[in-house]
Amino acid sequence: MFRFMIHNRVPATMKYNLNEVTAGKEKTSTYAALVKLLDMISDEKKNLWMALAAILVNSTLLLLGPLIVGHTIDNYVRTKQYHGVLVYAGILLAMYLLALCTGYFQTKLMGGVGQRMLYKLRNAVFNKLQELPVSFFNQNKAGDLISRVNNDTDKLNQFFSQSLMQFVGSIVTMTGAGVCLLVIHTELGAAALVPAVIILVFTMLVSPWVKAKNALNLKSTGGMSAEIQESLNNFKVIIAFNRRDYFRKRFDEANQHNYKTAIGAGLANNVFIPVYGLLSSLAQLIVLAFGIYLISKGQFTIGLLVSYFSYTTNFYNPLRQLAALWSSFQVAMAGWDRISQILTLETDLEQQPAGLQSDSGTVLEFKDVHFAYTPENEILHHISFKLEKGKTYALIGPTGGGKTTTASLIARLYDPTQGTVFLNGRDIRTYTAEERTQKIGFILQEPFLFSGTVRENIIYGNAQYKDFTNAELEEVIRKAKLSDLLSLFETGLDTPVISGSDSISLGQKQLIAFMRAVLRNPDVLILDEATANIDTITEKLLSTILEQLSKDTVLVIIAHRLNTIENADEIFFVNSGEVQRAGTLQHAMDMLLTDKRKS
Ligand SMILES: Nc1ncnc2c1ncn2[C@@H]1O[C@H](COP(=O)(O)OP(=O)(O)OP(=O)(O)O)[C@@H](O)[C@H]1O
Repeated sequence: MFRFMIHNRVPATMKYNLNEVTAGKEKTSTYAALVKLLDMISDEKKNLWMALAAILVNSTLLLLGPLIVGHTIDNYVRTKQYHGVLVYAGILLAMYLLALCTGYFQTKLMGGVGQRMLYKLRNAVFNKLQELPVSFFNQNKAGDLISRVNNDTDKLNQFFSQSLMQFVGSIVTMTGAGVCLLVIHTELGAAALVPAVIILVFTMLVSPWVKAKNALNLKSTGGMSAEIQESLNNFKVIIAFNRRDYFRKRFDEANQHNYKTAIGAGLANNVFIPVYGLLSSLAQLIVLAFGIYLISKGQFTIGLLVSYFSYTTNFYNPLRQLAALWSSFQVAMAGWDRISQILTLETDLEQQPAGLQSDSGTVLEFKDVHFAYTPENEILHHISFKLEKGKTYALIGPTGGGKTTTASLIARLYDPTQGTVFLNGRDIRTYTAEERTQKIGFILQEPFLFSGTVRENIIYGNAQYKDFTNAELEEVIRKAKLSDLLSLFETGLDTPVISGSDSISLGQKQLIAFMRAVLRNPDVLILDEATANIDTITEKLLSTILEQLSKDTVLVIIAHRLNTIENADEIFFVNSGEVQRAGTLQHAMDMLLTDKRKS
């Protein structure tokens, strides 16, 4: 009997492929991206304001310079009052020294802001990765993700620590110089600013192309990193099959693609500099010609023209600098797009506030469950079964039949596309991740261990023992009847483990994963081929330990070797997306044989 409560179905085959997301999704506007980014550094407001104040002082000092020079020429140089010239030269020197100090101050401040932002961004991306479900990692390559965490975040740091304030400073200086140009002589100012309008239009037209070129380059850097990661992970297979050439070729292709996209991005990033240079020279020519004409008409002084020339330089030099900064901004924005793709993803395995309930009284139940990794290929159809307290179940069946998939649904590594999995009568989706992992132990075919010691790997997932001394932990292990397993490790709890290496055998890794899972005293313990790499004597030891497990624990054993499931209370035959009761071991063997003959 099922009572309907609130049924929030989330799409089980959510799109997590970051490279596909990019293709389908509209690009974020630069403004929207910038607002989101500034939001990330909102707690740096004080530093940003101080840096901005320093920039304003700096730009004001730079803008006062030409006025003072013009004033000195017209009032002291032309009248040969050299005392006045010296005084103003001293004032100018003091101003430029002050500008140097404010410049240094803001660089230091922004360097700190950039590094803190990098730190926060990397944390945010990494934390997000921790929240995402297994499907996300199925659909993305680790190398590409590493590149996003390391490389793309650094592009943003470079922009923030090196370019942002130069960017603001350039805009402030430019605006001030532009105002001075127009105030001193409106027509001459307007003429001097015509090339700037052309630059603006050019920049607006070309920027999306520059950003796209940079995005392509970052993507191919991610692809190259994925390639390196894949061959490093599989180096033994590569050497064993002598496929070095194959991987060398694949890497060479990825490297070449990266080289080409880097050239494309470099060209795109440099397109602004010559155009800005040309147009700023044009502006100077206009000022010179028009200015001399005005002097000849008696409407302008030489001193004013010198000041005017300086202001034109003060307007166009920062503009030229902006060309380079604008490219670095486009790189940062392309990096930010790739980072925010991760940050905006949501897990489809969230805890549901309420769900269906079952009063079948079983520990675990599948009720008409369907599952598909991809929408076009359903792996499990109409699966219903119940697992009762204290019993041992075996899942057998041909390779690719769906055993691991069924076990993954029991542990809620995925949600069914249809139907419901119940744990102790409650929709499994209503448990928190902590509650669920406490109740369900899963020993994978290739267990995950991280670098450290046996002790550290056992405590991982058993945090209640983290402050125990070795002697206390050994006592806990003894009570759980696991001492015989621990004694198989030469230096016991202190035996070193190196993740991804062969410092200990696969069988030993499975033993550690086994101790880790059993110590949690789970309601359901799944062993996916967990004894495949263990010798027969240790396997006997394991089965004795399994017999001594808490009377309430449900054991789900996935095995190819039928002798490992002799003592199962019930055997399920999993094939072609169906889970059938196989009855006796003999019947299960017959089903396997018939299936083999058919195929
Ligand atoms: N992450 C995945 N993405 C897409 N398809 C998958 C994924 N994992 C498994 N499959 C597919 O699901 C089907 C069932 O695989 P599953 O691993 O559950 O079989 P199995 O019975 O455990 O096989 P084995 O005995 O070889 O471990 C297979 O066709 C497999 O290709």
